[in-house]
Amino acid sequence: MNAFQAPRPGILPAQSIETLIAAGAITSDTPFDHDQVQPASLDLRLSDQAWRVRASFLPGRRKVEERIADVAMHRIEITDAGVVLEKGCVYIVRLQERLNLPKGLIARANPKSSTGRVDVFVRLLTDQGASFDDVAEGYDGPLYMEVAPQTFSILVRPGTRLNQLRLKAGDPPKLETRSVGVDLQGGDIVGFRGRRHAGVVDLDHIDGHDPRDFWEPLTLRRGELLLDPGEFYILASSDDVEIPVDQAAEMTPIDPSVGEFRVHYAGFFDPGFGTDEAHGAGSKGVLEVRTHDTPFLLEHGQIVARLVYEPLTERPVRLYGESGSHYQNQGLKLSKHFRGW
Ligand SMILES: Nc1ccn([C@H]2C[C@H](O)[C@@H](COP(=O)(O)OP(=O)(O)OP(=O)(O)O)O2)c(=O)n1
Repeated sequence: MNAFQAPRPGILPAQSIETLIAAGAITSDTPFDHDQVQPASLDLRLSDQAWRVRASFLPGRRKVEERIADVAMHRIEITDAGVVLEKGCVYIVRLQERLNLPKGLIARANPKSSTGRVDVFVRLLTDQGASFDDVAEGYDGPLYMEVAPQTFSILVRPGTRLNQLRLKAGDPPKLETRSVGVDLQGGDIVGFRGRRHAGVVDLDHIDGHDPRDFWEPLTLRRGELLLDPGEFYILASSDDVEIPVDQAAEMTPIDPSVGEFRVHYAGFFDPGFGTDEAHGAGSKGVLEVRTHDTPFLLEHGQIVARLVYEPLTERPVRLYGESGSHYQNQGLKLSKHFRGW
């Protein structure tokens, strides 16, 4: 495929991603999983090739594997039995998918919501890529991911999905920006703090972990929460979040100059999330929050992030929540790896 024609500038819906796969613009080492194409994104899967590296890097004018040779400490084979990626360490993993992007399309990756909720920092790398997570128009090459677990060590296998790719045609307008405040009055438990020295989170084991082994519940008396530097918190948005069926949104951190705290992971909100049409009315957004240098007193309703809405090129054939989704209708919700509290 040489050039991609879209009805209007925007993020590509599932059916266009399937067209790209059929045309060979997106290929993979192994057949695609039946649920890999999401309403407006493609989940990316780990291959069996990984490296423990000394430090994070951008490839500059070189290929990622050439740079890995400079920083690799150890080559790791990810086996079907699973490999533990340790917290506090940095890894590079080659992904199974590969791109040959036609003209008129760029792509951008971000962590899956489940990855952010277990505090695993991930970023996409491309050969000669000038920045993390962005894929340039016409990119023809492999994809890699930097993985840096922060709070918990994780168990992964070939095929584990930690991030997702959105494809974008043209230069779509930003339709709207909404502030997202934090809910500190929602119920007896207003949030969770990650336990230090907890066990390993098996990222392929849905509902497979007792949340009490990994999280401390937060109960508050005055609608205030003191964030401890270096600790990781899961909180919920004060308002419901609703994404129209022909739009998607990205959650971005607010300007750090208004506070020391920040939402830690750029999150992607699918078309239909929180809508009546997809049986999701009343869904909250989940916020992963940290403060870095100083303790910070967070108040109920305080703005911690913004949601930036963008159009899709057309309505997707399926909406978030119509099948196999874990976070439609959510309130305060840990990642899908944990059973209910
Ligand atoms: N900070 C964030 C980011 C996302 N979401 C919600 C909106 C998304 O539409 C939904 C699912 O996001 P992902 O597809 O990234 O999540 P997963 O792939 O991990 O979950 P699922 O298995 O449900 O697709 O989670 C959220 O509540 N808070």
